[in-house]
Amino acid sequence: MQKIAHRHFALVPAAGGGTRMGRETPKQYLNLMGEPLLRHTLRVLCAVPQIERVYVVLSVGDQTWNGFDWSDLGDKLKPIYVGGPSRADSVLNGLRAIRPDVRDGDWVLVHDAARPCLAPWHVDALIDTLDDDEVGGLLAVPVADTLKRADPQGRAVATVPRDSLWQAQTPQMFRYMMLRRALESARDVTDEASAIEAAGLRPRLVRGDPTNLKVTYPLDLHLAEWILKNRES
Ligand SMILES: Nc1ccn([C@@H]2O[C@H](COP(=O)(O)OP(=O)(O)OP(=O)(O)O)[C@@H](O)[C@H]2O)c(=O)n1
Ligand SMILES: C[C@](O)(CO)[C@H](O)COP(=O)(O)O
Repeated sequence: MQKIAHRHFALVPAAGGGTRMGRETPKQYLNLMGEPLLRHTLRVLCAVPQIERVYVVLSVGDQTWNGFDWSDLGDKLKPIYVGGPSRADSVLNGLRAIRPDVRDGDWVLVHDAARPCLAPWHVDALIDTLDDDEVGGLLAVPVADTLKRADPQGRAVATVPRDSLWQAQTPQMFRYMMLRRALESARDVTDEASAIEAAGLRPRLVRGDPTNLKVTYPLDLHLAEWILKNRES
């Protein structure tokens, strides 16, 4: 029997307000080594040969995107102005918007705009591991520290076993329709894998590394710069 080739698409939620950064400019547009943080993220995704198109989910009223020239990233890049109030809303709105281009079984790699240190080898590991997987999965890193549960006074009440705990990263790679249905049923989630889990499936954890950090707080921007400057390509 002939195997159906499933294509790969990237969907990049970039419609957040960046409140924890405490800056007026949303973090996707903050300066990182002379260019908007988002450009680092998109450059890597656009250069992955298997990825056919990179959709960037922007806020409905985004007026910043058009102020930059993105043409050097090639014609895979497509902004869509459908961001929602939460990350999950932005992703789901994005999935709905790209429907005309994408088939049910195609892979969608959802990647935070705010993870600018994504490296080509992270994406390769994810795609290579998951391409024949029934469910899909995500990059993640095993928890390295001892974990404490706190009481409201900030005192440790218990040590939580960390043996099987992982920190979720992105990209998270799932088939288009499976992901869309899962998000439509479980809207209050912080990542795609949670929605898939809520649907009773078990996403594969693909080991990444901590350099694929999410820029959340001001210090993270400095860490991201250090990582990019010191990375051997
Ligand atoms: N309504 C939202 C919220 C978040 N995101 C995106 O989801 C990613 C991860 O979210 P997070 O780090 O929480 O970003 P912000 O929501 O911007 O930050 P904060 O929670 O501090 O406001 C980011 O690329 C962000 O732009 C989005 O597209 N739409
Ligand atoms: C999806 C995510 O990057 C996994 O770590 C993360 O959950 C998104 O950030 P948020 O702060 O939870 O919105």
